[in-house]
Amino acid sequence: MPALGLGTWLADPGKVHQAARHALEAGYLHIDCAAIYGNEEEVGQGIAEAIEAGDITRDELFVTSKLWNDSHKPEHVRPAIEKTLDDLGLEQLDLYLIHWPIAFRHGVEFPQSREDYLTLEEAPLEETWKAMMELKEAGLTKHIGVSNMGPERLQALAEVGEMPAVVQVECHPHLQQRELLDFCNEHDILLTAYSPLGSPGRQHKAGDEPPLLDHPTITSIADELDATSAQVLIAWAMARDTVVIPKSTNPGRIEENFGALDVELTDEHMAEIAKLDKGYRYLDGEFFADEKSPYEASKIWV
Ligand SMILES: NC(=O)C1=CN([C@@H]2O[C@H](COP(=O)(O)OP(=O)(O)OC[C@H]3O[C@@H](n4cnc5c(N)ncnc54)[C@H](OP(=O)(O)O)[C@@H]3O)[C@@H](O)[C@H]2O)C=CC1
Ligand SMILES: O=C1CO[C@H](CO)[C@@H](O)[C@@H]1O
Repeated sequence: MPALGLGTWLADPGKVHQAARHALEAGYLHIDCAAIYGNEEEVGQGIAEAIEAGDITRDELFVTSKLWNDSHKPEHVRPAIEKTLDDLGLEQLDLYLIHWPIAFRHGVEFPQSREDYLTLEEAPLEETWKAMMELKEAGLTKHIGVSNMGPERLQALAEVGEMPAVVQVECHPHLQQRELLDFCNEHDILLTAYSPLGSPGRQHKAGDEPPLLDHPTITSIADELDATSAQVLIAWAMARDTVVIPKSTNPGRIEENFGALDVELTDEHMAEIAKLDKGYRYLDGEFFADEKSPYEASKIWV
């Protein structure tokens, strides 16, 4: 799996087509998508044009997508991947993830009331996982994995079949995910780090915290290496052997982020950044764990 990919959340459909096209021209080999991002058709156009132009072949490219929370019932899993494949214009995904360990009634994008949710007893993750394994057997995706889950859930899924190949979670210097990363290393699972730049669009979640991109430890390492803060954050993720998927629709920043592949951090830099861990989430589960939800935010990532 290529260590650096392009994120596409909040990548406006009007911009993401060119962003995907530009990223593949610039050398990216990996795109992170999801049905809920509402832009897979446009990402697919960018991919098709890049292949057509000879910038990349389908075999060189790694495409991930995610099963949304309203399609956890086994009978909804295959139609969901088929819609994603159709939108992306692909015959097979490289990786398909269960997006959250949370289920909604079919057709609900974002719940408005308690009735829009299904509990984990009503839609057990293990049943969804068995349906994901069938997608792999049917050749609709090469690999399967999960997102927003921790060791307890990974282990429970392994017990009904195979261990997820990948777990995608929020991960950056303020949320270093050491326990999960140790578990992944022990079980041969790849960890993909989302919101690696501290999801600047969600800075309002951080109160008075300075943006991660402006943290003095990060900016001083960037100055020393003649790199940018974003490049240091991306290089840090890759130096830990995690996969990293910064989002941008800006051509200059897409290239800047790709330049992180040439940034090498020293052991001293890694030790300095290690001190920034504070278990801080920009995606705190508020989407699905408010007063109307049967889910508790603290139990999402177990
Ligand atoms: N599995 C899950 O539940 C989740 C998965 N994800 C995935 O991870 C990806 C990345 O996470 P995301 O939360 O989007 O946040 P990121 O940490 O990747 O930050 C993206 C933001 O940073 C800006 N940005 C990008 N590059 C730079 C740069 N070099 N300098 C300054 N600003 C920059 C972007 O703006 P601009 O576009 O204008 O450059 C955008 O506003 C998502 O797009 C999605 O694919 C994210 C959240 C949850
Ligand atoms: O990947 C993600 C970003 O978008 C979604 C909401 O629109 C989140 O739920 C999810 O974690």
